[in-house]
Amino acid sequence: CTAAPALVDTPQPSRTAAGVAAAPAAAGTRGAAPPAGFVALREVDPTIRLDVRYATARNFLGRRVPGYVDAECLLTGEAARALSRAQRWLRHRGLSLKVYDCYRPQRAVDAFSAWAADPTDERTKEEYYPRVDKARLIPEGYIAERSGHSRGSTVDVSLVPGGPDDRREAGAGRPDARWPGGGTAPCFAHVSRRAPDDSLDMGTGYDCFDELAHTEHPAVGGARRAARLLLRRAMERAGFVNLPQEWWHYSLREEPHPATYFDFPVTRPGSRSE
Ligand SMILES: C[C@@H](N)C(=O)N[C@H](C)C(=O)O
Ligand SMILES: [Zn+2]
Repeated sequence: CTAAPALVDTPQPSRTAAGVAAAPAAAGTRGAAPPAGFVALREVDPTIRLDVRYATARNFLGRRVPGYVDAECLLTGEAARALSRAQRWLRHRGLSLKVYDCYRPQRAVDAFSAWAADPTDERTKEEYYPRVDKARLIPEGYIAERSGHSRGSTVDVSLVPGGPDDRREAGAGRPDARWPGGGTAPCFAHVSRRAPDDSLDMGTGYDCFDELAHTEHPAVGGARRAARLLLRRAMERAGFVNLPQEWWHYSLREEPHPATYFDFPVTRPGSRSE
């Protein structure tokens, strides 16, 4: 594998041929390959479902996010194998993991920060953050300016039905097929009113920036709480830690790149022009 552009915690400014300080290494190109050790999740475990929202317009930006060329899940090998362990445990219980996001390029994180700082764009407020001031999304921990996702060992994940006899392959579910487009019911509305998602009802939709998305929020009880806690149990026993503000966000405890923020694009293996 070729070396890919990465941001390290203490980046040194690079020098151009003319000796002028350039921006810290970051801007990957469509052809840039992931660094050694990164894998496509579908190649490690094809039974885990993919629903990579940032490669589509179905997300809180309301458009495809920079850096997502394909709807793929790229991860460090360590994180992918840990996820596969969680998947094995869940499949014996008639369930399956579905990932919404995996490795996230730094340029995508930067696009989130720029969006959060722009008070003129409130197109998705009604659905994704009806009760939180947009300027509070970063301070309240719903969106990070330096995200664990860019280190390659963090995932946004949910549960869908699917035991060991379920032969669907990764990506075989077509969650967008039932998406009417432009639904604006709040992400914490009853599941029958929310934008459709084939995952178990977790009490809110994915990327619902609201306190009801906090994993242990006391107002979320019954089957919804049980589903969140089952997901957490599966992920913790496989080595992941949950972010308390978001029932879907998990980072590998022993991650291989704890201080490196990568910026290569998300592309399907084989589609890169190396
Ligand atoms: C934006 C959301 N999916 C998420 O991942 N939030 C955490 C805090 C992050 O940006 O790392
Ligand atoms: Zn996340």
